Amino acid sequence: MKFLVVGVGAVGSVFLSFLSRAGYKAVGLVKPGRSLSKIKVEGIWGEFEQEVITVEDLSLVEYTPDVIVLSVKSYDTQSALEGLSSFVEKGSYILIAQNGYGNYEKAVELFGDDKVILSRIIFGAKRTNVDRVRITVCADPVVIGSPSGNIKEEFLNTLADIFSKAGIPTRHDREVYKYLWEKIIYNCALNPLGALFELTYGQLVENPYTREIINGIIDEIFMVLKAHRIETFHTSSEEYKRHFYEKLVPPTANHYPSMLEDIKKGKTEIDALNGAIVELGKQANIETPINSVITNMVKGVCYDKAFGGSGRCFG
Ligand SMILES: NC(=O)C1=CN([C@@H]2O[C@H](COP(=O)(O)OP(=O)(O)OC[C@H]3O[C@@H](n4cnc5c(N)ncnc54)[C@H](OP(=O)(O)O)[C@@H]3O)[C@@H](O)[C@H]2O)C=CC1
Ligand SMILES: CC(C)(CO)C(=O)C(=O)O
Repeated sequence: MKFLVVGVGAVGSVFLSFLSRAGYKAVGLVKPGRSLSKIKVEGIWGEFEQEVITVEDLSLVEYTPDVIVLSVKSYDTQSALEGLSSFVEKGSYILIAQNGYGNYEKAVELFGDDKVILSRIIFGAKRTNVDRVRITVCADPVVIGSPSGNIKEEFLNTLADIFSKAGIPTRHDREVYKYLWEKIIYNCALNPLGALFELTYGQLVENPYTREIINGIIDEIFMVLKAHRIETFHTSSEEYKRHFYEKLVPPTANHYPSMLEDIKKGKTEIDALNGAIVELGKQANIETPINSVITNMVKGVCYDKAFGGSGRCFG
């Protein structure tokens, strides 16, 4: 199987380095001037240095990839997808390797649900240098699947097996969207607050005031999901909160959200997280005041940064 990784940042570096080490044809698409010849991997899945191939333009990819791993931030999804249609027309699948709501929808709108594989990634990867990535945590294997059922299960099982044998624990599950939504709720509850307060996930839930905000975020999300008939593995906000506090937060309690680094650069995926909840709420005439305030606070910090501010909420 042949791969193209679009976006060789933290997550993309993991896929490119592990697939290259396993001997698969894999090329990374990077922005101009950002080419790499090797990636140093550190962290919980071992340490190794892997030679990699990157290109700065899609025209330099000399084969049709079977799978294109899309691992850009959500705010770059649309522009990254637009260059991929010639590959998809020749048979490539797109694998959405991102957080948040809307990335899969954008890809399906462009290419159809028989060409887009969805994933839920809940390992943590941090770029410690342009050619170095540290895998910091893994709360569960990667889950991949086709929400529509329009991609052959045999292919998805083979792909999951390739990733697992390459060193990225992965399994196929048709319920992949439920897994992604469970993560979307988790990211909505933690990432913006962790970024605005510069606190870890564990500190946020120990603090009674931020914990109350977290509870309100989750309550609003479940009202919106119910209105849109979007299912998760939990039928109520209260049931999800028990799972969240008991199972999801502890393995990542010392984690700062990737959103913290983003807002210092004046960038954010908030529109694929709490902002998406606000938009879905508006479509269903549901008020989401807490998610709205959180979204505007993050955007306010990014706006400030864009105009010379500190990119920090508290100066
Ligand atoms: N990091 C993590 O631990 C986890 C991340 N995720 C999710 O995975 C996704 C990727 O995150 P992450 O890897 O951390 O993000 P990064 O910012 O580290 O990596 C994205 C990379 O893609 C590059 N890029 C953007 N647009 C293009 C393009 N059109 N062509 C080529 N390269 C491009 C970016 O360049 P530039 O920086 O110059 O814009 C950047 O180097 C996000 O949705 C994130 O939320 C999910 C689970 C864990
Ligand atoms: C905690 C972690 C790394 C797990 O995926 C996460 O959700 C994120 O920062 O995107």
